[in-house]
Amino acid sequence: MSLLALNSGQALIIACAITALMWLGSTEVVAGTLSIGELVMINAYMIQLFLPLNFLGFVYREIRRALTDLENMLGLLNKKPQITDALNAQELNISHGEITFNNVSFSYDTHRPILNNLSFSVKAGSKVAIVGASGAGKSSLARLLYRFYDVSAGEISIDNQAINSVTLNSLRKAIAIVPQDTVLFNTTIRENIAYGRPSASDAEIDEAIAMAHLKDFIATLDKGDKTLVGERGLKVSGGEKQRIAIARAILKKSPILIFDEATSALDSHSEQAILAAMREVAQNHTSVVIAHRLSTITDADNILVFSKGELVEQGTHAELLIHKGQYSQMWLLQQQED
Ligand SMILES: Nc1ncnc2c1ncn2[C@@H]1O[C@H](COP(=O)(O)OP(=O)(O)OP(=O)(O)O)[C@@H](O)[C@H]1O
Repeated sequence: MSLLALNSGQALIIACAITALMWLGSTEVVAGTLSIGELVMINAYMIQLFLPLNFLGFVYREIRRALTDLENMLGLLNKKPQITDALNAQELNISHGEITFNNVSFSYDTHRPILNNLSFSVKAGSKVAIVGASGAGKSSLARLLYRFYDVSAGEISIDNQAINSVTLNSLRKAIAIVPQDTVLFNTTIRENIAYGRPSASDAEIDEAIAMAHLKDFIATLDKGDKTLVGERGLKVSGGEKQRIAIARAILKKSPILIFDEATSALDSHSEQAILAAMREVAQNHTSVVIAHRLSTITDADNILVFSKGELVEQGTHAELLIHKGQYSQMWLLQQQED
């Protein structure tokens, strides 16, 4: 048996054996067959042997833990993604950036439909807002567009190319998302932003930082943009995290932008500044803005109102107010709250 294979139970057995030996040794001293010096020597040898053995127990535990982590990691790496490229998938060729949903239905599990027979299009270069009650299926739309999931029926296309017939890589390159829950890596603010486009130059990263109104915040930090954000960004506030995500999306320079509640954690002042930046970035881009606060999307070219997975109204802010449907009710409620 290798010494490395010792566990804490075996170490205890060895400790008991040493104690028993010491007891035997002391009886030998009493009997006069062993000198006190020899007993002390045996004791010193035992301690020298026992201390490293004790350490081996710690090493053994660490090795076992590392092996378990390794096993989990390899298991994850071996997992086959359900969403993959079609056999003859082509690169997505973006000419204008027009998005079309054609009779799209979707459910995460078969018992509960999330989106029902949706048809609409987002014109190239326009800003479309998606609004509706919580759970209406707004974020699910963005997930479908990015192909985190495939539709259950119907088709989504960009510039007349069905998204499930193009490569995932080219599709995801064409879309930048500012998600509801931004995932930050436990590294610096700058590296987290650069993740949007690792090949970006320093000047481009600085420009994205300025556009996302992160400069003032970064100036307050001792290490500036080299400050570590902590595991999943726990050392930055929700609003700061959103601005990092916006900078990341700006840097990606994709023709299609999706903002999923991108300013929900910001105070009104920062929100106005970011909205102005978003408007600037969105120029000449197709942008889809998912929002709860209707005051942030009144300038949208088209507003899609969702309810229980269905598109119930669409139009500009002014048109929807005249229509006096769900949108105008939500608008009145939010105005009263404000
Ligand atoms: N991964 C998932 N697995 C199963 N059900 C899900 C999953 N993600 C979302 N759902 C369900 O799908 C429905 C629509 O969720 P979605 O996130 O699209 O709503 P939403 O309109 O964006 O809501 P909110 O405004 O609160 O973000 C919800 O009822 C939700 O519980």
